[in-house]
Amino acid sequence: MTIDGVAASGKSSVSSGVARALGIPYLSSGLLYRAATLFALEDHADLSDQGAVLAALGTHPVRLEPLAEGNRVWQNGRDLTPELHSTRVDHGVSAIAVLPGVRAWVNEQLRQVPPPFVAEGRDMGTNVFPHAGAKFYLTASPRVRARRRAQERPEDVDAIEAALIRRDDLDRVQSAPAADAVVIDTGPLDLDGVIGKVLAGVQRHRAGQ
Ligand SMILES: Nc1ncnc2c1ncn2[C@@H]1O[C@H](COP(=O)(O)OP(=O)(O)OP(=O)(O)O)[C@@H](O)[C@H]1O
Ligand SMILES: Nc1ccn([C@@H]2O[C@H](COP(=O)(O)O)[C@@H](O)[C@H]2O)c(=O)n1
Repeated sequence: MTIDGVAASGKSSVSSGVARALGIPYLSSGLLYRAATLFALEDHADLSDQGAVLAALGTHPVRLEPLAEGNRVWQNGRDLTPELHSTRVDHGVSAIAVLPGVRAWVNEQLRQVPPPFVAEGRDMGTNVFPHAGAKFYLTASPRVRARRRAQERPEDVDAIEAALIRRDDLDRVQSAPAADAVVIDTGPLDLDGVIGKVLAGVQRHRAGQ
């Protein structure tokens, strides 16, 4: 199954809850784009230069650890995960994500994972796993998402909201919902409410309704 959606709409929190309920892993595609961005920044690569970015990726083998309680990304013995949600990675990641070679690098790693799993990101239901059984797409207004994120980071809500709107805009091409996705506005729902809706959708899908 796939869970796509806009930035900070709850994809990883919801995927983790759903994965735990179903006893399967989830895959965070966004973490791999973030790892690619971190490597490019550390190598001082021009983020719009695909050759330079792919050269940086070639020297940094990574492994996505798809734990249901939260994915981690490893570079040999180094756990990159705590560095992947920094403001500098947030700021650069959309530039990296438009590069076709980087998208192929991410997708190849995702497609090596044996199913079943919950795959979350932007284009899981459209491009990467178009034949997935059940598909969901999470939305919420930029203000709601910024307020939620402000509880995780010592930043001003207005600044977070502006950055989310910018990232949504830069990610627009790969972020269209699949035609067969169930769209969920998470604004009026708490986390358990969204997880419950997704699990109910999975049940309906399994029952063929
Ligand atoms: N329905 C909800 N109600 C309240 N808080 C929520 C809800 N969904 C998610 N959150 C909170 O919003 C924040 C963002 O959620 P999360 O990190 O899962 O989003 P994301 O879509 O994976 O983000 P990103 O696109 O930046 O990787 C987290 O603090 C999470 O706990
Ligand atoms: N399927 C995807 C997933 C992510 N991206 C890009 O990565 C950025 C970070 O993703 P989060 O899920 O952690 O927000 C996102 O802003 C996109 O630029 C993508 O292109 N496709």
